[in-house]
Amino acid sequence: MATAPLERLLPGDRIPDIRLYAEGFSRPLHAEFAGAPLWLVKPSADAVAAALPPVPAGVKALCIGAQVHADVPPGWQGVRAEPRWLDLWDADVLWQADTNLRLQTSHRLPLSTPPAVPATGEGLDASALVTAAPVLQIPAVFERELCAELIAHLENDCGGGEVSRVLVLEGGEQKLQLDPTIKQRRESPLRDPALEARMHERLLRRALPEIARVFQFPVARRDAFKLLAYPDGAGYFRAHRDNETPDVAHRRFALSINLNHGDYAGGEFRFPEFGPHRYSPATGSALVFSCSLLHEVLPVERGTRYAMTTFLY
Ligand SMILES: O=C(O)CCC(=O)C(=O)O
Ligand SMILES: [Fe+2]
Repeated sequence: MATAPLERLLPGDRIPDIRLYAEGFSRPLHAEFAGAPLWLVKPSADAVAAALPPVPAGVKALCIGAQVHADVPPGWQGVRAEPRWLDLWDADVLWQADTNLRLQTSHRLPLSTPPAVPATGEGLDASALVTAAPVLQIPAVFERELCAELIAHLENDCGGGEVSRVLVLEGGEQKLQLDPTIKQRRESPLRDPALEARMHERLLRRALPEIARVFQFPVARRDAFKLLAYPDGAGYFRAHRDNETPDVAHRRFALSINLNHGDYAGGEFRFPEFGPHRYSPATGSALVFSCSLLHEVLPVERGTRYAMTTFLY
């Protein structure tokens, strides 16, 4: 089904994605600004940009234009974008969008008092809000004994794994680099084919039928299994999507299994586009979600979180 042309945005519409630019900055709107309430203004003049209202804590605020408005109050970020997208917005209006970048309300500038920050989905539906993320939890995909064997395998046979790296594009070339602003953890592929075959069999009989039923998606392949360790003080994965770079664009669903729930504190999943809920499945249970969803693993504060992950397509 083709997407309807968006001549004007209405409350409930998700803001179409666009690349935003500023000095030393070039990022897609959806990659950079989802997951927090968004305020957006297209000022008709620099004077309007300079007099924008204060930005409440936790809100991201974009001042858009054909040129970057450099003189903006603290909290506002001046960016430029392509004209066709800029044409969607009336000038001198404060647009408010929720954490999933759905438009909620607008206020004409100047304002005598700054507006409140509506909750995710507020103003779009009068009924009680359900803000849980569209994730699937499948209990007991791995038995507890298998989980314990996987932890021992990572620590004993895989040397504890390697410090996780992230792929970056540098001058058109892809490189793996350490980047503690994005993630910190240890990880390893499996080094025991028999163990891997048991894991694969558990997915086939317990996870894939449920994924086919709930998401109507017939999984044909998966990436290699990865064992993960998030130690306290040095274990987290900041908000990201799993299919953003060309090398991982084929991924459809992420599957993660906690191996030692209860032995650590923190380390929960969050899906900030959908609200503040935290997800921490029991040992052996799987969490399955679309790779297009923004998600993060919160810092581990005590103990070590062990997990197994793969991507399905
Ligand atoms: O820690 C996990 O279970 C998976 C973390 C994650 O989001 C990823 O590896 O892409
Ligand atoms: Fe991820």
